[in-house]
Amino acid sequence: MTAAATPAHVVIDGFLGAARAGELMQFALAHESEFSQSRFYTAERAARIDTSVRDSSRLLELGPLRAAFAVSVDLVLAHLTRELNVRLPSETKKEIEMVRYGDGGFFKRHADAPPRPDGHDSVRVLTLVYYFHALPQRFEGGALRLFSTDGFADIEPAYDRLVAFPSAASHEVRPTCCVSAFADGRFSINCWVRRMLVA
Ligand SMILES: O=C(O)CCC(=O)C(=O)O
Ligand SMILES: [Fe+2]
Repeated sequence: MTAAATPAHVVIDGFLGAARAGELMQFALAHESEFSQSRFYTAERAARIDTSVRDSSRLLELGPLRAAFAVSVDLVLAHLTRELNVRLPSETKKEIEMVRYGDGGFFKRHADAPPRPDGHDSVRVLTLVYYFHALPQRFEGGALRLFSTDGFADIEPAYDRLVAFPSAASHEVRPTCCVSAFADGRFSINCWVRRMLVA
């Protein structure tokens, strides 16, 4: 493996701006007790918690911030699909969650989209990850590593940064180190744009 090859991805810095990044952070802090251990899906699409594969926590209920985030995504979606050479039908669904990686948090190499239809009515096509955290930053590591056939690229989880890549692409979250306080973690919003399957 070399770091020379760059898998397809798009980075947008300053995606929401400091005011909205701060709002997300406030929301995370106000809902700390509602975060629960993240799951991941096995090849059989069983939702599983296994902290040797993925160690992070998630918040599914984002109140009004969910719709606001979806609107911001819609503003850049055409740009992202063009840059990534991904085709989306007019009807799509968005799956959105907030995630926190604490000290030692990581997510081992995986792809977000299953290689074949799996009984769901839609499939993940595009993965978008938006990064934010408390200021000043008190965690280290936590890079997103995107793999291609002959290498990888590491994307830093920089403040107010959006990264987008095809959901079928192989990737991982490198280990995060931070002091133990909840507020000191690596925070993100995951947004998957899903394509409906025709019955
Ligand atoms: O947080 C990231 O950088 C990526 C997260 C991820 O791969 C996932 O939740 O499926
Ligand atoms: Fe992922």
